[in-house]
Amino acid sequence: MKQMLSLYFVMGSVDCTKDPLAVLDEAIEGGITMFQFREKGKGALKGVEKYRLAEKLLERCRARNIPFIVNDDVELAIALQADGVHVGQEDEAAERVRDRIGNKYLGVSVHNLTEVKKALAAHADYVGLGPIFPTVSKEDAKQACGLTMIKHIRAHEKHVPLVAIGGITQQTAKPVIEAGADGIAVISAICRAEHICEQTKRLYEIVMRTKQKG
Ligand SMILES: C=C1C=NC(C(F)(F)F)=NC1=N
Ligand SMILES: [Mg+2]
Repeated sequence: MKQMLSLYFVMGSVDCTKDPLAVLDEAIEGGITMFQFREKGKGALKGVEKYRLAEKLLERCRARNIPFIVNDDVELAIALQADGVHVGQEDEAAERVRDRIGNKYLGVSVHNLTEVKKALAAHADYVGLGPIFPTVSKEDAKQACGLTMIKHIRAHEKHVPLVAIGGITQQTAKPVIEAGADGIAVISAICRAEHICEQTKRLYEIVMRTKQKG
């Protein structure tokens, strides 16, 4: 699980300035280790259109053995036979989701140590901690919690697979891993890059080198 979390690309059509399939292809080329389909916000696709896009993105991931996670929409994840689901504190309770998805991956969004413990009690496979820095990708994001929260949680839960999210860029990836995250989850850092494949490679290199240093 910790390996998979290294470079976790989160994306929906709303985040892309060009064809989401092309964006994903380049990101996969650049070395992402996990993908989350997060179709949310103003202008997000719904129903059949959402399903069709998810199917195509899933195919891309399957072809390259990249785990495909669906954000929020448990029905969609089950219908697609996705590799897992990611839910927030305000989504369906993680215990319920775990019952419905069996041993697929279950990720839970957390903002503090209490929520980490709750997620572990619900048998989550990993937690997404954030926003670490102010984010442009989520309208209702909470206050940024900074590197301190990563250190605090890691000090109390040494082994929990933890990916950090929220405003993480090439400049801040290293300190985030050094603070104790097993990986970084990014939206804009990849979606808004001029050259998506090169930018993804850069992020991958930074994360993997920093993780090796231990
Ligand atoms: C709100 C979120 C928090 N964390 C994550 C991830 F980093 F991928 F685990 N994804 C989300 N959609
Ligand atoms: Mg959610």
